[in-house]
Amino acid sequence: MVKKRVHELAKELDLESKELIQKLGDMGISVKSPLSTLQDEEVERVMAELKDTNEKTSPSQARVTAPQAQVKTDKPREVKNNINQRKRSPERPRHHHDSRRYDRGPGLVDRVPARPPDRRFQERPLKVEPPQLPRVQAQQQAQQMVNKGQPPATRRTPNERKAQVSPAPAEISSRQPAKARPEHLKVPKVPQEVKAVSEKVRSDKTRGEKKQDREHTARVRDRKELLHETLADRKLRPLASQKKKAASEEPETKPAVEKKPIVIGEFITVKELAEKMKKSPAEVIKKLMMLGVMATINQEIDADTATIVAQEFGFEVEVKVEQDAETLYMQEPEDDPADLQPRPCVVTVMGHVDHGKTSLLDAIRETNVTATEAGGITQHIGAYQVEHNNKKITFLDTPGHEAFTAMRARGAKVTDIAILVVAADDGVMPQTVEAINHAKAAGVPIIVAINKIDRPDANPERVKQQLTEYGLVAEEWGGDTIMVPVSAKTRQGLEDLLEMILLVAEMLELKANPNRPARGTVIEAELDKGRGPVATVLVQNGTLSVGDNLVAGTTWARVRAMMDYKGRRVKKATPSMPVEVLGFSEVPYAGDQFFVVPDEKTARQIAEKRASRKREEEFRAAMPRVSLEDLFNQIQEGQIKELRVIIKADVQGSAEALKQALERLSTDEVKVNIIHQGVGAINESDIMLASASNAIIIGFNVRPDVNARRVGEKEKVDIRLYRVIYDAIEDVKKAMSGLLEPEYREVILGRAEVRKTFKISKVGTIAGCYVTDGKITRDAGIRVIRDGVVVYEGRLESLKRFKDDVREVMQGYECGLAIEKYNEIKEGDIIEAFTMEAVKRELA
Ligand SMILES: Nc1nc2c(ncn2[C@@H]2O[C@H](COP(=O)(O)OP(=O)(O)OP(=O)(O)O)[C@@H](O)[C@H]2O)c(=O)[nH]1
Repeated sequence: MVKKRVHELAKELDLESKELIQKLGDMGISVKSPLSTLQDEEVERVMAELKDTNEKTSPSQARVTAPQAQVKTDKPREVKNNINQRKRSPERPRHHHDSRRYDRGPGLVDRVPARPPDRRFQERPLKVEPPQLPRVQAQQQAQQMVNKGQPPATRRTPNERKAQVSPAPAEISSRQPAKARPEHLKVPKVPQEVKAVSEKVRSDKTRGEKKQDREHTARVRDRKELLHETLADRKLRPLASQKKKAASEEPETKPAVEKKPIVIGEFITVKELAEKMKKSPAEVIKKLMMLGVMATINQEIDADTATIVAQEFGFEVEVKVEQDAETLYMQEPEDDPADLQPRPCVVTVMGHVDHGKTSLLDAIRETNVTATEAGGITQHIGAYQVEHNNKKITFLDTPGHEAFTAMRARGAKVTDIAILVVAADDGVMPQTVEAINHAKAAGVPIIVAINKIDRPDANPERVKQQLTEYGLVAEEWGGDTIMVPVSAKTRQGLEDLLEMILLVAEMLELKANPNRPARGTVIEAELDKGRGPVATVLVQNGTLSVGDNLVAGTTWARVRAMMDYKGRRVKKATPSMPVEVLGFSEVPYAGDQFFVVPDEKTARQIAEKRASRKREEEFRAAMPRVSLEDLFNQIQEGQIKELRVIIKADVQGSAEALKQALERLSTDEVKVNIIHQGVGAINESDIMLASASNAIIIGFNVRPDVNARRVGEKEKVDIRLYRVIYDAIEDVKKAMSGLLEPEYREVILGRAEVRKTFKISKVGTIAGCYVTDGKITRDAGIRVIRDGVVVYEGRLESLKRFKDDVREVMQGYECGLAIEKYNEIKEGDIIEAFTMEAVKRELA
């Protein structure tokens, strides 16, 4: 006799596979998954058991089953309620199922993404069904049934099951008022400008804020402890506590206003803090001094210090950290489990080229895309839904796992189940393995579709065998991977495949809250000549409506129109529904995640801010910065085919000579391209040019000015300074052949400006200088720079402050100096002090 699989028996008995598994467990029959087989006697036992149960409840059962035809069409909710009541029955030992479920070794359920083991069965009885009837009405009906004495139904008819299916989007929309948007779908209004969270929002602080609050409180506590230690040291603590005591003894003398919390930002000036507390700045400064903090009236103190001071004055403090609109709306709201409703699963088809992904999808949705595709290659991705057994399945037609992973790399997690298509005649191929790894990395359950079984050379067993090497072991071989033999051509096995998808989906218990602003992912997007930017998006949570404003990546949209996968206009898109959206400002990218915001202005602002941030990042990270030290590696890695150089020299002749010498260094591998040459100091515009064109700068007898140095450091531009042309050429040559091994690097210590010169006989010229930045040290190397050009390089003869010899002079001080063997120093010259620092050599 033929053995029966659990799901087949469940079907015969009009039970969900899960319910049957539960029942079997109660009877002590252990099964792994809906695909497990049952022995004949086990089947008989189940039948007998169910018969028993039916008989026990027969008198009233008859009443329930007889008018089923009526029940299923008219009052699905009543039946459902009964089922729920039955499930809630206390005599069902839940823990028993749990332990069995998890101790049983590998089974289908074990692949369900991690969730607390005891939640699944706990939650189920509490499951709130789609709002087929208003809740109150449903409760009344349930109550009526109880009053009538109808016992809970023990079995379900197919139509009762239907009652559990989530309502079609159209149904939902028809149930909602046509114009007025439900209150819960409205996004709370938030002032436009980037602003502190208003007091009103205080009550429903976001998690991030709460965390910040906690951290702030902890910091204040630490700081307080520290300060109090300081106070104790200074014997000031008694004073502070005495004051506090005095304050607590006569609270009524305090003005009522002190009880009101004061609101501050991350920083506040002493003056502002005083004003907020209606105290004089002197009092605040005094208090700060007592706490060991010296601050002037206009000085900013941080929130932690301000909190301590305010508390000393008896004020509560509330720190409001600026939170911009983007952060506010990007945060995914937490859903109340009661608001969650089942959603269709989202399926991605993957597999090796030509194994039949497109054909399979075609066969499933009964159209034929392959014929219209150039060369039969999948050229774009789409998404569509099919319905099987009254349940929807969303298919993403990706051209393979690359797109799937590209999306994942962008943070988009859209797929619930991966279908791995393997041609039965071809077997496991390189891209099959890649697809397996990509799906596994994403933690997505895999169902294998062994395709092309109509082919005479098809060998499904070989495919199963090959797949075991990659950890996919078929159910019938004792593993936990569902493998369905199919033929996209003859449509054989397609029903089974869909059945299995629904089975896995059922185990995943996919849910979403349709009653909140939508968020989801852009699946594909293009610029349509007639319609402008068009994007196919997948709604993953909430409901997207025409007229909604959304942000997707760096673009935004006011949803002008939406089309479902069949091209029909729709007004709303519910969870797991793919729709084409019109109204984008620009074409978004596939993988961009979108979220709805309250108005167009906010959408535009967030998108523009993101776009400018992205431009900045791109500008910085456009290319790896070229540098002589790393040049050889970059050439080797093929990152650089051309060494771009900017030359700045003291005279035109030197610049030209350097240019020609460097250009002659060009090889087949890398060409030296002088993109700019000029005379004079290296300035900011040279740096910007180098940064934008990924060039290095060679300075010959010139220096970068202060701005250029600062920007150069920020932009990480390699600036090389030489006083001998030969050295410059040698360095570039060595760098190109990987032989450049810098041993010393120049470190600029500081600069001084020559304000006055004195000629003293027998001593030479003394320069009266003012140190503008850093420091000048006695033993440093020095350069004399005139109009950005190095006129002399040498050492100091003497360095004095007034009449005393000193070792160094810091920024902001004056000094007198004389330079060894150089008396041509002039007013306005810049003296640069530098040292040579040894560069650590890294071991190869
Ligand atoms: N005999 C037979 N041929 C099939 C079956 N499924 C697909 N084919 C053929 O296999 C070839 C490749 O099918 P596609 O659906 O384009 O394969 P694909 O995996 O989508 O390929 P790419 O889009 O290039 O990645 C086509 O010529 C199909 O007609 C099948 O079940 N049986």
